[in-house]
Amino acid sequence: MSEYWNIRPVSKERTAQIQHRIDTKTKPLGALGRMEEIALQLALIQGQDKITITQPTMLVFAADHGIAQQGISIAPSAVTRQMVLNFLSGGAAVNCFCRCHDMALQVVDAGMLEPLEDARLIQQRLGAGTQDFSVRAAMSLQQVNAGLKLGAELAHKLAEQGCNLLACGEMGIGNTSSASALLAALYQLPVEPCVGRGTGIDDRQLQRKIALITAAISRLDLPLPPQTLLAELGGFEIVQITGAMLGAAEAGIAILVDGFIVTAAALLACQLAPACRDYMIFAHGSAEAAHGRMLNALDAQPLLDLGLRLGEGTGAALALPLLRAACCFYNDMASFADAGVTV
Ligand SMILES: O=C(O)c1ccc[n+]([C@@H]2O[C@H](COP(=O)([O-])O)[C@@H](O)[C@H]2O)c1
Ligand SMILES: Cc1cc2nc[nH]c2cc1C
Repeated sequence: MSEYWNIRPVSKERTAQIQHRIDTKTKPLGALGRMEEIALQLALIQGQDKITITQPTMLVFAADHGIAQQGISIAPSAVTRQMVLNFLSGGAAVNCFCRCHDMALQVVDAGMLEPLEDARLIQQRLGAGTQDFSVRAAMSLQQVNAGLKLGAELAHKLAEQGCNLLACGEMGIGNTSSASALLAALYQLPVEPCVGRGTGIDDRQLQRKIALITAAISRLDLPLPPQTLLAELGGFEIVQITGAMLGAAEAGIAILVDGFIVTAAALLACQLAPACRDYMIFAHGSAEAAHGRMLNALDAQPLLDLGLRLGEGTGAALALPLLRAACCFYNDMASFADAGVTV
């Protein structure tokens, strides 16, 4: 299926030239640390003399999860819809950070329990919430393929409109269970270290969450292909985020990856098309326990470590100024020759 995604690996041909430009700026070698890595990655992705962030966009995908009926979150599924209304009226954390950092925000119904009539909401419903994956497949392969396509089409549309940085966020009560299950199943890891407290569940709920994910994984004959893992254990928002990342990479634009759930989608996107990894910048390390394992699997070092565990895309929105600053120094900072500085 990876050949289905038309993703060009980012050419590394100009690496030495770009690194030389960074190294000859008025600073000790390497002194801008991780900012230098971001500039190099953006310069390789964009392939232009000047690097820019244009029309950065946050897509928040919302969906409901059958597993949420099992009491593995602090909140009921009804909160997914309530928070979507909050996003639409501009009152959630991700709205504040996007406004603060001049980032466009769009909300997608990827499959909440009930439809919501609102012209501002992008309607891409794959169903009315997933099935409870502890007892049966969360969705069908047809739903997975439809969701990947819808996510990818949205990313292509944004890129055509001039967006060159896509961030994805999510809202879905129960979706840390899905993300943990995907991590454990993909790498055939013991379940317990892949599971955390999500919205902040207590010890009893955590044990239940571990047992339910263990039951789900014991239904499966691993290893399984990524689409099948998504069908068995995924969520409608996770599937569409995976598709959106693949679409962004096809369009050749940078992807800013948020926390635990979005990183699970990133893992699946890289399984479906490894070249997708070249386009990904990791915004932050989530306080959700197993996020570090996902980041290690992707060989990724996140930019921020703020103890966030909210999702919505908040970490990605917070990291955007660092990307803009990387463009500024790469484009505008004087070289030793320009400034007559001799070291
Ligand atoms: O992105 C993260 O790192 C993250 C970590 C913990 C929780 N969340 C958010 O919390 C919700 C899922 O938590 P839970 O406990 O319901 O599985 C979902 O709406 C996510 O946006 C998000
Ligand atoms: C209130 C609330 C807000 C959220 N935002 C993302 N996930 C969330 C989960 C809850 C419970």
